[in-house]
Amino acid sequence: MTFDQVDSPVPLPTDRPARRGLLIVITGASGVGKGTLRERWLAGQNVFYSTSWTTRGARPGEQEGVDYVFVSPEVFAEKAQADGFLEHATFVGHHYGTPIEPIEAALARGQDVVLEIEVEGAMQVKARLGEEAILVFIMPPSLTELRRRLEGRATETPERIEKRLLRARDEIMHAHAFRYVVVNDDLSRAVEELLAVQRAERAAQLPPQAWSAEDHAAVAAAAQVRSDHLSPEQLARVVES
Ligand SMILES: Nc1nc2c(ncn2[C@@H]2O[C@H](COP(=O)(O)OP(=O)(O)O)[C@@H](O)[C@H]2O)c(=O)[nH]1
Ligand SMILES: Nc1ncnc2c1ncn2[C@@H]1O[C@H](COP(=O)(O)OP(=O)(O)O)[C@@H](O)[C@H]1O
Repeated sequence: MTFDQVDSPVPLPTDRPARRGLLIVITGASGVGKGTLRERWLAGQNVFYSTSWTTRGARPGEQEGVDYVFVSPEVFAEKAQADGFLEHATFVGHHYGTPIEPIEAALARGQDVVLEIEVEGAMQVKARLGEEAILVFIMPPSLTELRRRLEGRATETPERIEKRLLRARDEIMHAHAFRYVVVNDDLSRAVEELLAVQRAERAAQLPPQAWSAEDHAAVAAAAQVRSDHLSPEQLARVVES
């Protein structure tokens, strides 16, 4: 049997990325270690870290346009009214919001996106994007340890620390609304768990028969930090400790 010479197959569109990026939302009490974890977790990765807008003042060492875009309440309100945020919320007297355009552009080019936002904003993202939003709650080993970290970081007045600890107590009880819960006690282990969650969620975009051995290992490790592994009693123990 001879085969007619076929024209070269139609080239695949090269501008379409192989996959849509993951949208990973990291949430956790103020001072729990989100920033510290994120820096280690994303080191060396080409992940789009969303820079939020906020009306709070910059802390010493924070860079405009890197840590936050620092704006006035009026400018913030204009952006919100123009539906320019994927989500926005008020946290201890200041406004915080995630600009939507950079997120969509990064996802469309296949880049994973990480948001670091509080619980209300995470719930808005979940409501707006459904299962596409991968929500990860970072838990402190105890509120005592959380207080120690907040005091140790020395970025807040004692009054603001108390307000943030009160808010933390309430936020921790929402942990079951998240897909994953990572306890940030041992920093290296928590980073490994975040890497496993990211790899497992990327593997989930493919059929299991396409998974590598590392993918299978990541899926098994990520299953261990799913929020349905956490009992209400375990949550209460963190809040009361
Ligand atoms: N909803 C929402 N929360 C944000 C955003 N950016 C930061 N946050 C959260 O606002 C809270 C206060 O942030 P910040 O003032 O930097 O305090 P920190 O968490 O103690 O470093 C934290 O829980 C942040 O995760 C945002 O764009 N949207
Ligand atoms: N696993 C950990 N063990 C002990 N201290 C930690 C750990 N992770 C973070 N920290 C410390 O806790 C403080 C708050 O961390 P940070 O990343 O600023 O928290 P967040 O971004 O959640 O507000 C910092 O001083 C940081 O060095």
